[in-house]
Amino acid sequence: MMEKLIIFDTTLRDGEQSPGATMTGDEKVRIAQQLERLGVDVIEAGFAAASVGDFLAIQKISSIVKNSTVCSLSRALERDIEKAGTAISAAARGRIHTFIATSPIHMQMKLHMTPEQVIENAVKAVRLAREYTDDVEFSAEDASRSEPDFLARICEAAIEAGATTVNLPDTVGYAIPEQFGSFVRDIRTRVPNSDKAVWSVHCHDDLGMATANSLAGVHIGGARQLECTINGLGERAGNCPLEEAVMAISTRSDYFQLQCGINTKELVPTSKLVSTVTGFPVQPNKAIVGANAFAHASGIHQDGVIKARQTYEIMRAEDVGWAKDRMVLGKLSGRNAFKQRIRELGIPVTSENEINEAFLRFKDLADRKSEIYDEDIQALFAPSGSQPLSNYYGFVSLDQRSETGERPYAKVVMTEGGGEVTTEAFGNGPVDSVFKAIEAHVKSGATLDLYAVNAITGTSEALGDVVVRLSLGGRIVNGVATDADIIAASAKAYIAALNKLKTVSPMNAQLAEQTP
Ligand SMILES: CC(=O)SCCNC(=O)CCNC(=O)[C@H](O)C(C)(C)COP(=O)(O)OP(=O)(O)OC[C@H]1O[C@@H](n2cnc3c(N)ncnc32)[C@H](O)[C@@H]1OP(=O)(O)O
Ligand SMILES: CC(C)C(=O)C(=O)O
Ligand SMILES: [Mg+2]
Repeated sequence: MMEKLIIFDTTLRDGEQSPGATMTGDEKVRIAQQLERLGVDVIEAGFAAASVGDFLAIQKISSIVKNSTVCSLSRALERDIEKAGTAISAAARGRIHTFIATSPIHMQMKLHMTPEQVIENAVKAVRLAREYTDDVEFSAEDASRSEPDFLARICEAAIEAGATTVNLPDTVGYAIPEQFGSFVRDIRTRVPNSDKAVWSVHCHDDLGMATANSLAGVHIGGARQLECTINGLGERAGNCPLEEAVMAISTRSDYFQLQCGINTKELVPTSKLVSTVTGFPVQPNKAIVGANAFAHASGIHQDGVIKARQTYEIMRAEDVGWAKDRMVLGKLSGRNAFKQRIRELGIPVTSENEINEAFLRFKDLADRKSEIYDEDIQALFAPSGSQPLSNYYGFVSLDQRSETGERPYAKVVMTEGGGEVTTEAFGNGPVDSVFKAIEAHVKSGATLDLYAVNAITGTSEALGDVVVRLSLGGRIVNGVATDADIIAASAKAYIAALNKLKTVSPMNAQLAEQTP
């Protein structure tokens, strides 16, 4: 029996620290349910003291998720820990993750604390956290730039105070794999009570070494918890991607001699869900979950794969959740193909009845629309509280004209709450004219923060995947749409973002009531 590696997912906390990846409470709940299906051991659901919205999302996730531990981050401060403890109180298994920086740079220049004060705060924080739960994680922020003697002292004190997991983050992605592995091993060896806690690593990707560093922390350092995020989302350049770490551990189990309880077939669906919710496209050559990760384009490779797949494949596409044969969904599709796509998209369905009802809506839509995209399927399952408003605006058709020397013009026909409106405008470019036409009618007042186009396949007939990020009154939303016509995809993505801005979900309504 191989030793277990605990998978701690922080997509909903560190992942959300990625600029522009803010998620609504409902979106966080949906991702948490998918993470539970994926089989992660710990879901870091947020930072309870950061906002009322984050507090409520952690509370809701705690009450829904049963098979994963639900965790909240907190500074080493009484008020943060109280909020974290309250937010996780309903969880079947709840964890408080408290942290304080231990490097000279952070202690002197950010915290303005002496090392002794930092130890004192860490110990107080862990003790207080233990009053709420027996499962307390202590992180020494910026551990990889900390002085080893001091780091060992604070880890020992945290364990003595009741920490059950001790995490050594490479907060700024400064580490080098072999050095980091030895560093983790060295700290563990120096701490006399090290066997009383699980050791953990949390690596950032600033130098592109987050996965390598995490795996070295595990293999050389002896860490038995690995902190990671879906698609490597996270602060700055991101965190160690869960899918890479998990597949390295399982594909090279001969080397690592470890097992993690991840249902790898859920990796692609989870990646797609996170990408759709955040509007961060996955690059085609991304390991495991990129569209090309299992594609063979060159003759010698294709020949090899036809003769024996293992010539060029070290993993099977279907083992990480790619469909063997990808189906195009339309009005002639049956229930099985529909169900498979639901699974691939990571849509949480609870009963056969729910699928049957959605299938009827799907057939109805397919009668009106020649191609059904993943977003259409996802929209069929939008939470009932948000359903009416999430479809408030709809795209009908577009007339866009651009000619050298002329100002681009767009006429957009769209639906609004059931009725149809036609709106038009000139703009500085084709896409700008479309957005201006939509805004000429909607007058949302939103700011366009990001516009990105990603070609899904490699030809000039490629489907364009467009992401539009809008912000309004502190809310940031992403609209994503796909179409063979990138101008139409842009209009649809803009409208999808407007719908999100308009959506008032039950949780967001509660949030609005509680926000002064
Ligand atoms: C490495 C990481 O990923 S750490 C997690 C980072 N994530 C986030 O910061 C997201 C959520 N954060 C927030 O919403 C806000 O920063 C809050 C609510 C936590 C705090 O907001 P504010 O009270 O306005 O403080 P602000 O963010 O400006 O500054 C942070 C303060 O916390 C202090 N602090 C930072 N880390 C810690 C810690 N671990 N323990 C105790 N105090 C800390 C800083 O020294 C600073 O104190 P000061 O105000 O006395 O100078
Ligand atoms: C809060 C800690 C674990 C963190 O995210 C980091 O140090 O990167
Ligand atoms: Mg981090």
